Amino acid sequence: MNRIDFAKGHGTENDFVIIPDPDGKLTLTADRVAAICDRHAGIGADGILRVVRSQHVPEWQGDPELWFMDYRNADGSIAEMCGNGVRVFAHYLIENDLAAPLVINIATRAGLRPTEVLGDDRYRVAMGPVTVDSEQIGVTVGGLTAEVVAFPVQVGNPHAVAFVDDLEELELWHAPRWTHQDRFPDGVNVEFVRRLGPHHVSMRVFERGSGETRSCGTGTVAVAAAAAVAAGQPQRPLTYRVDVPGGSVEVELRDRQSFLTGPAVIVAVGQLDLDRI
Ligand SMILES: N[C@@H](CCC[C@H](N)C(=O)O)C(=O)O
Repeated sequence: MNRIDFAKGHGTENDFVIIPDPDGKLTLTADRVAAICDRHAGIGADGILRVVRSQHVPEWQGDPELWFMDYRNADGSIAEMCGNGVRVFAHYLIENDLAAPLVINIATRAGLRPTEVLGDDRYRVAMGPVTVDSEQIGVTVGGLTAEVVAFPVQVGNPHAVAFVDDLEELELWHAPRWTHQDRFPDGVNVEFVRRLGPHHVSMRVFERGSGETRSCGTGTVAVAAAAAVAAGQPQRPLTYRVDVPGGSVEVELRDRQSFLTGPAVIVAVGQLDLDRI
Protein backbone atom coordinates (compact mmCIF):
# COMPACT_ATOMS: atom_id res chain seq x y z
CA MET A 1 0.00 0.00 0.00
CA ASN A 2 1.20 3.47 -0.90
CA ARG A 3 -0.33 5.80 1.67
CA ILE A 4 0.40 9.46 2.32
CA ASP A 5 -0.95 11.88 4.92
CA PHE A 6 -3.24 14.67 3.86
CA ALA A 7 -5.45 17.36 5.33
CA LYS A 8 -8.46 19.05 3.80
CA GLY A 9 -9.15 22.73 4.35
CA HIS A 10 -10.67 25.85 2.88
CA GLY A 11 -10.53 29.63 2.91
CA THR A 12 -13.97 31.15 2.29
CA GLU A 13 -14.89 27.79 0.72
CA ASN A 14 -12.04 27.79 -1.81
CA ASP A 15 -11.02 24.25 -0.86
CA PHE A 16 -7.69 22.48 -0.90
CA VAL A 17 -6.07 19.14 -0.24
CA ILE A 18 -2.93 19.83 1.80
CA ILE A 19 -0.13 17.32 1.37
CA PRO A 20 2.90 17.42 3.67
CA ASP A 21 6.09 16.61 1.78
CA PRO A 22 8.82 18.33 3.83
CA ASP A 23 11.72 16.58 2.09
CA GLY A 24 10.36 16.95 -1.44
CA LYS A 25 10.10 13.22 -2.05
CA LEU A 26 6.65 13.12 -3.63
CA THR A 27 6.15 13.12 -7.39
CA LEU A 28 2.98 15.07 -8.08
CA THR A 29 2.14 14.61 -11.75
CA ALA A 30 -0.66 16.66 -13.29
CA ASP A 31 -2.74 13.47 -13.67
CA ARG A 32 -2.33 12.59 -10.02
CA VAL A 33 -3.26 16.11 -8.90
CA ALA A 34 -6.38 16.00 -11.08
CA ALA A 35 -7.31 12.58 -9.68
CA ILE A 36 -6.95 13.75 -6.05
CA CYS A 37 -9.02 16.88 -6.80
CA ASP A 38 -11.74 14.87 -8.57
CA ARG A 39 -14.96 15.37 -6.54
CA HIS A 40 -16.31 11.91 -7.39
CA ALA A 41 -13.31 9.55 -7.58
CA GLY A 42 -10.86 11.51 -5.42
CA ILE A 43 -10.99 13.68 -2.30
CA GLY A 44 -12.23 16.67 -4.23
CA ALA A 45 -10.79 20.19 -4.14
CA ASP A 46 -10.16 23.35 -6.13
CA GLY A 47 -6.43 22.75 -5.76
CA ILE A 48 -3.56 21.15 -3.88
CA LEU A 49 -1.13 22.77 -1.45
CA ARG A 50 2.07 20.74 -1.17
CA VAL A 51 3.98 21.66 2.00
CA VAL A 52 7.68 21.40 1.17
CA ARG A 53 10.89 22.96 2.47
CA SER A 54 12.17 25.62 0.05
CA GLN A 55 15.57 23.93 -0.24
CA HIS A 56 13.86 21.16 -2.23
CA VAL A 57 12.30 23.58 -4.73
CA PRO A 58 14.81 24.31 -7.52
CA GLU A 59 13.10 27.52 -8.69
CA TRP A 60 13.22 29.11 -5.19
CA GLN A 61 16.29 31.33 -4.81
CA GLY A 62 15.63 32.70 -1.32
CA ASP A 63 15.97 31.37 2.23
CA PRO A 64 16.15 27.54 1.98
CA GLU A 65 14.63 27.06 5.45
CA LEU A 66 11.24 28.56 4.61
CA TRP A 67 8.15 26.53 3.91
CA PHE A 68 7.23 26.65 0.23
CA MET A 69 3.60 26.55 -0.89
CA ASP A 70 3.62 24.41 -4.03
CA TYR A 71 0.18 25.23 -5.43
CA ARG A 72 -1.55 23.17 -8.15
CA ASN A 73 -4.92 23.83 -9.77
CA ALA A 74 -7.57 21.09 -9.89
CA ASP A 75 -6.66 20.23 -13.51
CA GLY A 76 -3.04 19.64 -12.46
CA SER A 77 -1.66 22.91 -13.82
CA ILE A 78 0.80 24.92 -11.75
CA ALA A 79 -0.01 28.47 -10.63
CA GLU A 80 2.24 31.15 -9.21
CA MET A 81 0.07 32.06 -6.24
CA CYS A 82 -3.09 31.34 -4.32
CA GLY A 83 -4.29 33.95 -1.84
CA ASN A 84 -6.78 31.75 0.01
CA GLY A 85 -4.26 28.92 -0.16
CA VAL A 86 -1.62 30.94 1.72
CA ARG A 87 -3.96 31.42 4.69
CA VAL A 88 -4.88 27.74 4.75
CA PHE A 89 -1.20 26.82 4.37
CA ALA A 90 -0.28 29.06 7.34
CA HIS A 91 -3.10 27.56 9.39
CA TYR A 92 -1.85 24.06 8.60
CA LEU A 93 1.69 25.03 9.70
CA ILE A 94 0.38 26.47 12.98
CA GLU A 95 -1.90 23.51 13.74
CA ASN A 96 0.97 21.10 13.16
CA ASP A 97 3.59 23.09 15.11
CA LEU A 98 5.61 23.62 11.94
CA ALA A 99 5.64 27.40 12.44
CA ALA A 100 4.89 29.86 15.22
CA PRO A 101 3.01 33.18 15.34
CA LEU A 102 3.17 36.12 14.79
CA VAL A 103 4.39 36.33 11.20
CA ILE A 104 5.17 33.34 9.00
CA ASN A 105 7.23 33.96 5.87
CA ILE A 106 5.77 31.67 3.23
CA ALA A 107 7.63 31.11 -0.03
CA THR A 108 5.59 30.91 -3.25
CA ARG A 109 6.36 31.00 -6.97
CA ALA A 110 5.31 34.68 -6.91
CA GLY A 111 7.80 35.46 -4.11
CA LEU A 112 7.61 35.79 -0.35
CA ARG A 113 4.16 36.16 1.25
CA PRO A 114 4.59 37.18 4.93
CA THR A 115 1.45 36.05 6.76
CA GLU A 116 0.32 37.48 10.09
CA VAL A 117 -1.48 35.17 12.49
CA LEU A 118 -4.36 37.27 13.86
CA GLY A 119 -6.01 34.64 16.08
CA ASP A 120 -9.50 33.14 15.82
CA ASP A 121 -8.30 31.29 12.68
CA ARG A 122 -7.84 34.54 10.77
CA TYR A 123 -4.76 35.54 8.78
CA ARG A 124 -3.49 38.70 7.08
CA VAL A 125 -1.31 38.03 4.05
CA ALA A 126 1.05 40.58 2.47
CA MET A 127 0.14 39.96 -1.17
CA GLY A 128 2.82 42.15 -2.78
CA PRO A 129 2.26 44.86 -5.37
CA VAL A 130 -0.85 44.73 -7.53
CA THR A 131 -0.85 46.32 -10.98
CA VAL A 132 -3.88 47.26 -13.04
CA ASP A 133 -3.37 47.55 -16.80
CA SER A 134 -5.19 50.55 -18.27
CA GLU A 135 -5.59 48.79 -21.65
CA GLN A 136 -8.88 46.97 -21.14
CA ILE A 137 -9.97 43.81 -22.94
CA GLY A 138 -13.39 42.40 -23.87
CA VAL A 139 -14.81 39.36 -22.05
CA THR A 140 -17.83 37.20 -22.86
CA VAL A 141 -19.43 34.38 -20.91
CA GLY A 142 -22.77 32.55 -20.84
CA GLY A 143 -25.64 34.62 -19.51
CA LEU A 144 -24.27 37.95 -20.75
CA THR A 145 -26.09 39.54 -23.66
CA ALA A 146 -23.03 41.50 -24.80
CA GLU A 147 -19.28 41.59 -24.33
CA VAL A 148 -18.12 43.44 -21.19
CA VAL A 149 -14.82 45.26 -20.69
CA ALA A 150 -12.32 43.94 -18.17
CA PHE A 151 -9.18 45.29 -16.53
CA PRO A 152 -6.14 43.01 -16.76
CA VAL A 153 -4.63 42.84 -13.23
CA GLN A 154 -1.44 41.18 -12.04
CA VAL A 155 -1.30 39.89 -8.43
CA GLY A 156 1.55 37.45 -8.93
CA ASN A 157 -0.88 35.51 -11.14
CA PRO A 158 -3.02 36.94 -13.96
CA HIS A 159 -6.58 38.23 -13.62
CA ALA A 160 -9.18 40.01 -15.74
CA VAL A 161 -11.79 41.98 -13.78
CA ALA A 162 -15.12 42.88 -15.39
CA PHE A 163 -17.84 45.02 -13.78
CA VAL A 164 -21.41 43.84 -14.30
CA ASP A 165 -24.85 44.81 -12.95
CA ASP A 166 -26.05 41.29 -12.16
CA LEU A 167 -23.95 38.36 -10.93
CA GLU A 168 -26.85 35.90 -10.75
CA GLU A 169 -27.42 35.77 -14.50
CA LEU A 170 -23.87 34.57 -15.25
CA GLU A 171 -23.44 30.97 -16.40
CA LEU A 172 -19.94 30.11 -15.28
CA TRP A 173 -19.92 26.41 -16.08
CA HIS A 174 -18.06 27.25 -19.30
CA ALA A 175 -14.85 29.28 -19.39
CA PRO A 176 -15.19 32.95 -20.28
CA ARG A 177 -13.60 34.03 -23.55
CA TRP A 178 -11.58 37.17 -23.97
CA THR A 179 -10.57 39.32 -26.93
CA HIS A 180 -6.89 39.48 -27.91
CA GLN A 181 -6.18 35.81 -27.08
CA ASP A 182 -2.46 36.61 -27.17
CA ARG A 183 -2.94 38.94 -24.16
CA PHE A 184 -2.97 35.92 -21.78
CA PRO A 185 -1.02 33.12 -23.44
CA ASP A 186 -1.00 31.12 -20.19
CA GLY A 187 -4.69 31.69 -19.43
CA VAL A 188 -6.29 34.04 -16.92
CA ASN A 189 -8.58 34.03 -13.89
CA VAL A 190 -11.72 36.04 -14.67
CA GLU A 191 -13.66 37.92 -11.98
CA PHE A 192 -17.12 39.43 -12.45
CA VAL A 193 -17.85 42.19 -9.99
CA ARG A 194 -20.86 44.12 -8.77
CA ARG A 195 -20.50 47.30 -6.73
CA LEU A 196 -22.40 47.31 -3.43
CA GLY A 197 -21.01 50.53 -1.95
CA PRO A 198 -18.03 52.90 -2.21
CA HIS A 199 -15.62 50.28 -0.81
CA HIS A 200 -17.74 47.18 -0.94
CA VAL A 201 -18.14 44.78 -3.87
CA SER A 202 -19.29 41.24 -4.51
CA MET A 203 -17.82 38.93 -7.11
CA ARG A 204 -17.94 35.57 -8.84
CA VAL A 205 -14.87 34.00 -10.37
CA PHE A 206 -13.92 31.51 -13.05
CA GLU A 207 -10.45 30.30 -12.13
CA ARG A 208 -7.85 29.22 -14.63
CA GLY A 209 -7.33 25.50 -14.09
CA SER A 210 -10.22 25.02 -11.64
CA GLY A 211 -13.42 26.48 -13.12
CA GLU A 212 -15.92 28.41 -11.02
CA THR A 213 -14.87 28.41 -7.37
CA ARG A 214 -16.56 29.89 -4.31
CA SER A 215 -13.68 32.28 -3.68
CA CYS A 216 -10.31 33.37 -5.06
CA GLY A 217 -7.98 35.34 -2.78
CA THR A 218 -5.73 36.79 -5.46
CA GLY A 219 -8.95 37.54 -7.35
CA THR A 220 -10.34 39.59 -4.46
CA VAL A 221 -7.16 41.71 -4.42
CA ALA A 222 -7.38 42.14 -8.20
CA VAL A 223 -11.02 43.17 -7.87
CA ALA A 224 -10.33 45.74 -5.13
CA ALA A 225 -7.48 47.28 -7.15
CA ALA A 226 -9.58 47.42 -10.33
CA ALA A 227 -12.54 48.88 -8.40
CA ALA A 228 -10.28 51.63 -7.02
CA VAL A 229 -8.96 52.47 -10.49
CA ALA A 230 -12.46 52.41 -12.02
CA ALA A 231 -13.73 54.72 -9.26
CA GLY A 232 -10.78 57.09 -9.73
CA GLN A 233 -9.39 56.55 -6.24
CA PRO A 234 -5.60 57.03 -6.48
CA GLN A 235 -5.24 57.77 -2.76
CA ARG A 236 -3.85 55.07 -0.48
CA PRO A 237 -4.35 53.33 1.91
CA LEU A 238 -7.78 52.08 0.88
CA THR A 239 -9.72 49.17 2.33
CA TYR A 240 -12.34 47.14 0.44
CA ARG A 241 -14.72 44.47 1.64
CA VAL A 242 -15.08 41.81 -1.04
CA ASP A 243 -17.98 39.34 -0.78
CA VAL A 244 -17.63 36.00 -2.54
CA PRO A 245 -20.07 33.08 -2.68
CA GLY A 246 -18.11 31.41 0.13
CA GLY A 247 -17.88 34.35 2.54
CA SER A 248 -16.21 37.72 2.81
CA VAL A 249 -12.63 39.05 2.97
CA GLU A 250 -10.91 42.39 3.50
CA VAL A 251 -8.39 43.85 1.06
CA GLU A 252 -6.08 46.75 1.96
CA LEU A 253 -4.39 48.61 -0.87
CA ARG A 254 -1.20 50.52 -0.07
CA ASP A 255 1.21 52.24 -2.47
CA ARG A 256 3.43 49.26 -3.22
CA GLN A 257 1.81 46.55 -1.15
CA SER A 258 -1.57 44.90 -0.70
CA PHE A 259 -2.97 42.84 2.16
CA LEU A 260 -5.65 40.15 2.23
CA THR A 261 -7.37 39.24 5.51
CA GLY A 262 -9.70 36.32 5.95
CA PRO A 263 -10.36 32.98 7.62
CA ALA A 264 -8.76 29.56 7.21
CA VAL A 265 -10.24 26.22 8.24
CA ILE A 266 -8.90 22.67 8.38
CA VAL A 267 -11.86 20.26 8.27
CA ALA A 268 -10.25 16.82 8.07
CA VAL A 269 -7.01 14.89 8.26
CA GLY A 270 -6.42 11.41 6.93
CA GLN A 271 -4.49 9.12 4.67
CA LEU A 272 -4.70 8.86 0.92
CA ASP A 273 -4.00 5.60 -0.93
CA LEU A 274 -2.02 6.61 -4.01
CA ASP A 275 -2.54 3.14 -5.53
CA ARG A 276 -6.25 3.84 -5.76
CA ILE A 277 -6.07 7.33 -7.15
N1 LIG B 1 -7.84 30.26 -5.69
C1 LIG B 1 -6.62 30.93 -5.69
C2 LIG B 1 -5.94 31.12 -7.04
C3 LIG B 1 -5.43 29.79 -7.56
C4 LIG B 1 -4.60 29.92 -8.83
C5 LIG B 1 -5.38 30.32 -10.03
N2 LIG B 1 -6.41 29.41 -10.39
C6 LIG B 1 -4.39 30.49 -11.20
O1 LIG B 1 -4.25 29.59 -12.04
O2 LIG B 1 -3.75 31.55 -11.26
C7 LIG B 1 -6.59 32.16 -4.83
O3 LIG B 1 -7.22 32.10 -3.76
O4 LIG B 1 -5.89 33.12 -5.14
